Amino acid sequence: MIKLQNITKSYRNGFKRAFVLRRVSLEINEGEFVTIMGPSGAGKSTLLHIMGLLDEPSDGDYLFRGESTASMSNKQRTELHRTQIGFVFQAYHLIDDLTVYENLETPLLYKGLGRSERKSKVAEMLDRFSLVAKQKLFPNQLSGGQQQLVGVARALIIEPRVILADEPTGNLQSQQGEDIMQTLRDLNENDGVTIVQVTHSEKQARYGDRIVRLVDGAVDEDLRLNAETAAA
Ligand SMILES: Nc1ncnc2c1ncn2[C@@H]1O[C@H](COP(=O)(O)OP(=O)(O)OP(=O)(O)O)[C@@H](O)[C@H]1O
Repeated sequence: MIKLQNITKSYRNGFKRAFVLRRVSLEINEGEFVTIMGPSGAGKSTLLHIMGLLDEPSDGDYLFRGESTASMSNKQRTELHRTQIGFVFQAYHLIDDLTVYENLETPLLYKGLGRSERKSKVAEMLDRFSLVAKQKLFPNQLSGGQQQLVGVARALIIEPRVILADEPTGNLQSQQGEDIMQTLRDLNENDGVTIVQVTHSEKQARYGDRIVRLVDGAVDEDLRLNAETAAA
C-alpha cells in the first residue's frame, strides 16, 4: 500500500545541507498497524507528512498503491490525500472560523457528498466522540484535548483506507487517549484500515503490530510484534 524507496529529505542550512531523512526504505502493507518511534528530531513527522502527500521528498520515490506519487500532478496528489488518507495532525490544524460541525463537514464537501449524507455522517461522528454538545463552538472555545478529538473525528469521517496519525493522543487524558487507541484498533481489525501512528509512548505502540524506530533520519529497527508483546 505504502512503499518508500530511498527517501531522503534535506534542507539548506546556510552553505550546508541538513539531512532530516536519509535513504529511508519502508513497505507498509494494507491492513498493517505501524508505529513510528524515535527521539525528538529524528524525522518522524517529516516521514508521516511525506506518506500523507503533505510534503515531498528531496530524493527517492514514494509509491501509493503501486503508483509513483512523483509522477502525479499536484491535483492528483491532493485528490488522493482528500479521498483516501485520514491525517491526524500533531497541532490539530482545525479551521479557526468554522464550528466543530463545519470542521467535520469540510472533508465531506471536498469529497463531493450530498447534504443529507453529510448531515448523517457528521451526526454519527459527533455522537461517537461525545462532541454533540460542542458542535456549535469554534476551536478556540474547546480544550486542547477536545480539539484533538475533533481532529481525529475529522480524519475518520471520510472513511479513509489509511490513517496517518501524528501523536493522536498527545493532549488527551489517559482515558480519552485509550478510547482513541481502541477506536484506531477497531478500525484496523474490523475494517482493515491501514494505520501509521507516530508516538513516544511504548504503551500506545503496543496497540499496533509493528514498530519502526527512526534515529537521525534513518531506520534503526523494524520490529514486528507478536500476540504476546502486543497489547491484549
Ligand atoms: N521546514 C524545515 N526547514 C528546516 N528544517 C526542518 C524543517 N522541517 C523540519 N525540519 C527539521 O527536521 C528535523 C526532524 O523534524 P521532525 O518534525 O520530522 O522530527 P520528529 O522526529 O517528528 O520530532 P518530534 O518527536 O519532536 O515531533 C528537525 O531537526 C527539524 O528541525
